[in-house]
Amino acid sequence: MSVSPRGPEHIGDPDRWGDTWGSGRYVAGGRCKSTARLEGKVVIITGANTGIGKETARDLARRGARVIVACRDTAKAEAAASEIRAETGNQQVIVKKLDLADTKSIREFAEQFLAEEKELHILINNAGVMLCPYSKTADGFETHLGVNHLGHFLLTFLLLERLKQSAPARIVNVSSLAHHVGRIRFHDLHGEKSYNRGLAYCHSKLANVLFTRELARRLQGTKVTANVLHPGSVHSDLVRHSLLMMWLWKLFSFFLKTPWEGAQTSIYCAVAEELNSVTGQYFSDCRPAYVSPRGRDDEAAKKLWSVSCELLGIQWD
Ligand SMILES: NC(=O)C1=CN([C@@H]2O[C@H](COP(=O)(O)OP(=O)(O)OC[C@H]3O[C@@H](n4cnc5c(N)ncnc54)[C@H](OP(=O)(O)O)[C@@H]3O)[C@@H](O)[C@H]2O)C=CC1
Ligand SMILES: CC1=C(/C=C/C(C)=C/C=C/C(C)=C/C=O)C(C)(C)CCC1
Repeated sequence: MSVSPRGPEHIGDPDRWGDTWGSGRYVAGGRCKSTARLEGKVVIITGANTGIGKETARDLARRGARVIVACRDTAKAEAAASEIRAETGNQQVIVKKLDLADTKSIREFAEQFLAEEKELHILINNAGVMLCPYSKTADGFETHLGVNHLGHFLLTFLLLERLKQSAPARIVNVSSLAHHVGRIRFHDLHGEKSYNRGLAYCHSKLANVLFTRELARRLQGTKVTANVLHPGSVHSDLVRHSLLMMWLWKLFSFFLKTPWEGAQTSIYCAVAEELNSVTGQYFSDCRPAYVSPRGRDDEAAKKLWSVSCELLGIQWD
């Protein structure tokens, strides 16, 4: 029987396709084959109201996890959460407000989470923005760097003790192939001297890779792993700031992954048994992938770490 990979009725069905390579469409990419169950596990997914994050939440809810949908727009998040609750039968899909463009909101989210939840087993730093016209976050950070990197850096810092207490635990950072084009412009981190919105995205995705590398190094021996991934080119709302990209995404949608396909590597990094002790790795299509030389620069990773701490006013040794 031939079945279309598209359409919500097929989403997350682990027996849908027989092989690792998905639907037969070349672009579908790898599929997470793990049948791991997550009853009793607590997961946070940022930006889970739509796109890759929503499909990741749906899958982990289906596996029985308690899923915290951490989003800036609670109305959109509640619509996604109630759809997931209805479809999976898992009532433990909970919406919490988190605006990564505002460190006050990040601190409030973490404070409430730590007061309400005794454990945290999986943190998926998924939310992201791309191609934003020049703008700054509430704290004066360039938006791509602020949301994609600094917001998740602070969130991880605030939740790390709870992850350590709940170990084995995993941190999954969603980066991009675009990290290959990025560089960390330490002399102009906030794009005040020059700004290109495409490059700003790439720089922030390189920051995700370097953050993961340094975090994994620091977490050696804690049973908390940190991995980073490229989800593939996915038909989602990420292109919303560019009319041209919206048009291209629509026109060439057949050559892009669906959000469900795009979520497979996040799910794989979050649950696959064979990754229990794998840390500091970069994945694409549910397998290790090539990291750019700049993404392997340990000195840059250390410098970015200390600059990020300075910008956020935190001490993270
Ligand atoms: N789509 C693709 O081709 C690729 C995507 N990626 C990465 O995958 C991740 C998910 O992207 P994708 O699903 O495609 O994109 P979407 O635009 O569909 O989803 C992005 C999510 O991030 C949320 N978000 C944006 N800004 C903030 C903020 N300030 N605070 C909290 N949440 C925020 C959005 O919320 P809201 O809906 O309210 O705006 C949304 O839930 C991103 O990190 C992206 O960089 C990487 C490579 C390719
Ligand atoms: C070349 C080309 C395409 C591919 C674009 C790609 C591959 C974009 C990747 C974007 C990423 C990685 C974004 C997020 O991080 C289209 C638009 C399908 C069709 C037109 C020609």
